[in-house]
Amino acid sequence: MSTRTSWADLAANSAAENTTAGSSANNASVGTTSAAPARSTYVPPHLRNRVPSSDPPAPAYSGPASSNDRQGYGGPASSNDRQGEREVNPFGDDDDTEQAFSEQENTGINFDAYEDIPVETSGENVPPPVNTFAEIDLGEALNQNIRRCKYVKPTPVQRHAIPISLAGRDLMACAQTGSGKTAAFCFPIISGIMKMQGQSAQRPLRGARTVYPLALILSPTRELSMQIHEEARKFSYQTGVKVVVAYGGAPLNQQLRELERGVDILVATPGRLVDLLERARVSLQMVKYLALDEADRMLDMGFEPQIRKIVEQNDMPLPGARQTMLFSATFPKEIQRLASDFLFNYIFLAVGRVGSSTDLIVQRVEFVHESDKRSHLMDLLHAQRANGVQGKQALTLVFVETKKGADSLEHWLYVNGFPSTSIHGDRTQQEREQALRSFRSGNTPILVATDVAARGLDIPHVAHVVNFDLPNDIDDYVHRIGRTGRAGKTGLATAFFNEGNASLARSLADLMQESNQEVPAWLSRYAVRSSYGGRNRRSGGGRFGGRDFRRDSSFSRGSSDYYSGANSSGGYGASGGYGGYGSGMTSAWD
Ligand SMILES: Nc1ncnc2c1ncn2[C@@H]1O[C@H](COP(=O)(O)OP(=O)(O)OP(=O)(O)O)[C@@H](O)[C@H]1O
Repeated sequence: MSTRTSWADLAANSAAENTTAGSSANNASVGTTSAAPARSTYVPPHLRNRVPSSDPPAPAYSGPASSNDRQGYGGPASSNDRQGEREVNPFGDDDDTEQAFSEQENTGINFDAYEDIPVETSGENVPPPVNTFAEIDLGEALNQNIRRCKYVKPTPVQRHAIPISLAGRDLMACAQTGSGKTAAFCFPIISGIMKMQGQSAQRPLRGARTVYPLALILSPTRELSMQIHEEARKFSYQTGVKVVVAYGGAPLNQQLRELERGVDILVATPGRLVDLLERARVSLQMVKYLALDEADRMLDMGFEPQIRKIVEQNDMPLPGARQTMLFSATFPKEIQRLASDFLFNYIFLAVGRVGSSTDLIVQRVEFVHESDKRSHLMDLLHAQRANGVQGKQALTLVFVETKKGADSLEHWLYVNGFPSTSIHGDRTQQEREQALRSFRSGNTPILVATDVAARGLDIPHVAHVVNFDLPNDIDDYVHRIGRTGRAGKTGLATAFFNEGNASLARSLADLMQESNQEVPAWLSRYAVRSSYGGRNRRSGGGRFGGRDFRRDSSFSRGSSDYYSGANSSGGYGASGGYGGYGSGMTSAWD
């Protein structure tokens, strides 16, 4: 079947809609400290010598003096001695006036697209949602940053998750890709740490160089950790809250130096964090907030041992003594069950169907034999070019299964006149970062990627995601296509399907149907023939409702305290759900 014309038109429309999306990241790091701190009142390194801001000064730290100014510090913010070191403005709007960021709203967002999304919460005493940021007491400095980000109103997941977290409750939250989960977990953390400012919470003296973050945000890939760090830095600008990132593949010493300057929120990948814990450079003893982004991925077979090591076998406070937040767009029941070990009396929040894709993404599936894939891709790209959508405003992300496959397809595209780059686990970290920069900027508007780029990355102007090789797991498909159609904008996803993907047929057809997509008759026939096998069961269920695994009657732990009560604000019916889950690693993850 050929969909070239309509496909190209869709990409063109999507590109046009995407022109207002996002802002580029600013990677600058904090400058060096020049003056020595006073000994009598301990001031965290990153707050020494700060230029006074327009915000009211945070209360001075009232804890005891430290004998070693490299240890973790007690309170996050202090107004003392703020000359000299200026916090780099992550917004790049250095005239710093309210006008600079209030003039323009984040108008590209189609909030109506979210209005009728069903929402369900379960758990005890669920705090009610809010409709505006103004209704929530996040603190003036954070509110100002929200305005700088041009976030006019909270997205549905933010409306529900932020009040739940501010009430101190643990949370397992499932919401569609691109729906603003990062801010949903960052805002309560930053706001909570701001409220701790001035409390004399002395951080213990363990090793001279040990630091004691108050919050830990874990994510599965280096690039996603970098992105969360950039976002969190924007949200915490001029709040006195210091965010540091640590991930593998980058020089350890640089990250250690950054940590030594002080850290409130540590964003990390599990491997590098384990390394830092083993070197006793980080202690988790003071952690009040633990957030796992892409939580189902973090708890599947690949990462679970490392996560358990970090959360259960170090000095992190127990569930109940810390606040834990788990976020993802997909949450298989088996993973929910595992995750409950990390949570205390938590609230389950589902915005939309667990594991569903957003209606904002137009999904196409084309039957393409293995040997025809390259020429078919070429046809798509030529059509896209002919419609004038190749270029900065129409980025195309092509997913393949293996690292070798990525290299070879990238080379082939290049030879055939399509500027492209690639990202996968065999490339050096420098190459990976360079590839992403080049793609984001539109210099190479085609990025060939393995699943290392499947989750979380928020790249403006991705108009088209091509599943050159379909993944084995429907949840991976959901995350991959979620690189387009973000924050209310539309996008296009094309998948090449052949006999080799038969086991995915049913879950793919179901997913497309749920998202109001046209399911080709031939795919429906494949779907009838194939049955759900292991990994291809849908994340949480086919119909809305009943996705909190605690509501599953087959779940029994000999205790009634796992589930009590449910609130459904979406008005959808009772349980659906395919139940089981078999997790697995895809070959391309690092
Ligand atoms: N309230 C808001 N108003 C406008 N834009 C927002 C708002 N909240 C978040 N965004 C923007 O929406 C985009 C997607 O947000 P984010 O990356 O947090 O999505 P996500 O739900 O984590 O997606 P994924 O599941 O792919 O990780 C970002 O560009 C972010 O800046």
